[in-house]
Amino acid sequence: MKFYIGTDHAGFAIKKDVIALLKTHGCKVEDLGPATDERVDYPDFGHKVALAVLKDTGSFGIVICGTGIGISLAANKHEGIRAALCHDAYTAQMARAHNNANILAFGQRIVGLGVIESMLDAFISTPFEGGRHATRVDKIEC
Ligand SMILES: O=C[C@H](O)[C@H](O)[C@H](O)COP(=O)(O)O
Repeated sequence: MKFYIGTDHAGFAIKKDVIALLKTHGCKVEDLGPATDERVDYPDFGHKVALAVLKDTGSFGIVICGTGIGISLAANKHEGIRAALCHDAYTAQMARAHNNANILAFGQRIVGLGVIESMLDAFISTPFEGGRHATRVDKIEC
């Protein structure tokens, strides 16, 4: 799997650990910034990741800010992006199984590395179930 990752300053510190975890799963990772923990605006990086995922068919994204809220809101402005704000392994699993999420979002100020690891495991290993869920996912776009 290929992942694009972006954060704001409030998601920056955990990014290196997330990249390392993704690599242990054999995933390719492209870091879309920022390069330092200097204060930045989360929409800039939510949009960057969304555009990269849309351009690279079959790829996925990870977006992290303080809560995961703002950066996922920005990513979800793009048609074809389903950024799921997750808080645990179950929400990450369902985000893939039922919602066919192509971006995983979370908050560095909300979840610790253990929970993040379990969310990544779930997100990576869970396929979209399709069927009735595909009908509903299709209805998300308006
Ligand atoms: O949804 C927004 C995010 O949680 C941001 O990371 C947060 O608003 C940043 O706040 P501050 O500029 O106070 O670090």
